[in-house]
Amino acid sequence: MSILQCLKELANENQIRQLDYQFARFISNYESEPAIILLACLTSYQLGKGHVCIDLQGIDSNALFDLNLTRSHLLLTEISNRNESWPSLLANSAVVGESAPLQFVAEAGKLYLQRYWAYELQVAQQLKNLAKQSQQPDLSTSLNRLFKRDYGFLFPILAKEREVNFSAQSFVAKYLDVVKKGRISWSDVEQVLLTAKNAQELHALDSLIPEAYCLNWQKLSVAVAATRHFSVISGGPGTGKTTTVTKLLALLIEQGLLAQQALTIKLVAPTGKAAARLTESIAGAKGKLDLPVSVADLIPEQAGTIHRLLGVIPNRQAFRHNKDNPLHLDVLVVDEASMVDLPLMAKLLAALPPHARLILLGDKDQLASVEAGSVLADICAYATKGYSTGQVNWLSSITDYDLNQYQATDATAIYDSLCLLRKSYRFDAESGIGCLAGAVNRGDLNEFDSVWENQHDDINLHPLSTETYDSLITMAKTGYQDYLTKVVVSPSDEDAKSILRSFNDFQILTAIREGDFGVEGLNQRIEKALVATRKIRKDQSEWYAGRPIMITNNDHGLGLYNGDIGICMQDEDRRMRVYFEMADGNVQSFLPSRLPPHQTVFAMTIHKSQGSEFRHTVMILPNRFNPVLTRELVYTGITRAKEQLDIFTNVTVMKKAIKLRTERVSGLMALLIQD
Ligand SMILES: Nc1ncnc2c1ncn2[C@@H]1O[C@H](COP(=O)(O)OP(=O)(O)OP(=O)(O)O)[C@@H](O)[C@H]1O
Repeated sequence: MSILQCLKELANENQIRQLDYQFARFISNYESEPAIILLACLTSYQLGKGHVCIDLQGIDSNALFDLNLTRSHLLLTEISNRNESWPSLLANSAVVGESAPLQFVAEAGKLYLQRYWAYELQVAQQLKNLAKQSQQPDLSTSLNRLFKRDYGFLFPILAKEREVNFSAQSFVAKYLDVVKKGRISWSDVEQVLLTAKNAQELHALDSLIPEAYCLNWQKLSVAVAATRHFSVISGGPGTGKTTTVTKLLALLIEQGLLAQQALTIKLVAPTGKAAARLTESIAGAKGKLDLPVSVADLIPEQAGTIHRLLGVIPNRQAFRHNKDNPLHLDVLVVDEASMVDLPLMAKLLAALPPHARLILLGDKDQLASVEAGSVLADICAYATKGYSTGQVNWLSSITDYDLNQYQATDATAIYDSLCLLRKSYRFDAESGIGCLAGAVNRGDLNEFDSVWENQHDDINLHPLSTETYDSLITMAKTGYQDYLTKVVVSPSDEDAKSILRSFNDFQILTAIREGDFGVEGLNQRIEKALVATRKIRKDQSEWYAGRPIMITNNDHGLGLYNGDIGICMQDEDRRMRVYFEMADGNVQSFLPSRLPPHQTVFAMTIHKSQGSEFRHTVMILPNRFNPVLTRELVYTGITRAKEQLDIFTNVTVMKKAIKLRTERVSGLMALLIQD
């Protein structure tokens, strides 16, 4: 059998995608060497799994295409010269080389599709160039004003916390970011904290705990991002990414006003849902901060999707804005950057005008993008490495912080552009969700066990069995009750928003699609249970009042994007329509027949939940191990929960997942620090 026949057989058995086989077939028109045809197919197959390229050294001959040993070896028998190394086979190939129309590039031991190689090179080049553009102005006055101690905010928290088990040290460590504990007179601090009758009296802490004993990573992030043309602010849930970027924008606007320069600032996210959440959270952060009205008014609140910003051209991969037609903006903030894949990042960077600043926000530990690449994680590989001596000296001079231990001798401009927010303001030390997320993120199974031993109120672990399946369905019925009781005929925009927000209160997440514990099985069971208890009224039609659906394909014309959630309700003419909150915060409804591909969403996959948060999250992991189960998946699922988390799982399976990290093959990390 020829190599192509073997690959066709694999495609027919669904071991590889038809696309992978067709690509190999296409390459065979230009290259007859079976080894190269096999590598072509493998590159396409790995791209489908999110890898930007294949690592030639890392090819496992015992498990090509994840096949078993026998079948994998059988494939290799089709390659006559298999004793030659992959690189030497590639060296003489007619389809390998850097310039188009050649299909592949072999570089640094990796094999790329030419297009992906070009994307990676361009992203690395542009990020390095942007990172190198920096100034070091004296920002100390502005920073001190933006980050002055807010005793008015602190006093009510103190009044509550000092009622039970109060520890002055933990309190100031948390709220005043104290890092040099040894130098503080704790008896005096305790005296102030225990006896203060109002916020004013807390000012005694100014001299007892000077700034030099503290380290506020949010302040440091603003300093870094305000002075560079590229920066990343990464942090877990509730670490203050939105709060920090709002202060950063205030500072940039203030500087712009001083220079009589009006800044055009754009806020974007990869999905409509994430953009809507950014719109909401920026407005919330602005409301909480004490900013001059002249500055606050200039901070935009409307976020949009990256696709809309770039300008989609129907039926084309290219966007309206590109290198030759750059975007009209001075500052671009991209939220949920972990969801941005390599091709989209390349197109966004290409369309950025040369003078613009780019600020990426996101959680580097979350699942990588659905499509190829792990751009944010690759950049953030350097986030804990430290800063250059110049950067440390300058940051210390404007913040008073002692940053000597954060000095890295090999630091490049990329290191100096990264900021990691390390403290969650949403979850305190007693919160189970925060502790569990931390244990999973560190892959520490002992810590994972002790989180459960500590019996936190906000997390519950349920075994996965037929009996617990029923309690899961009951939990869903109760969880979805609230929004269902609000469903009305002809909802006003406010009604629709309130119903959509109530729907966001509770969500079932699962790791897989098929089977009883997959999205499809769960959706059917929950729908049935809601019909049986008359929470929904459903006839033969799949459309009923209260049906929640999720869009699964972008429709730029309608402004609906993969991941957007809508609720079906009757309009004034008793026709079913599906109501959505759009990226700009407005409500729009559509006839079901007009919608792009969608599915019922009483349960959704953890992948689809990225960019969303729910008050009460229920996460289900399957009974048997499955390759989709990784640390990033479990961490992403856990961190969707804001207040309550129930996990249905087999603990052995969950622990195995926590030990498995997603490693996407790419060359970006190395390119970012190359001169
Ligand atoms: N320095 C701080 N001191 C006290 N509270 C803070 C601080 N920074 C942020 N918060 C509060 O913590 C909460 C989370 O902040 P924010 O929304 O900025 O975080 P985030 O990282 O953007 O969250 P998400 O995980 O939702 O993306 C908000 O209620 C915010 O007001």
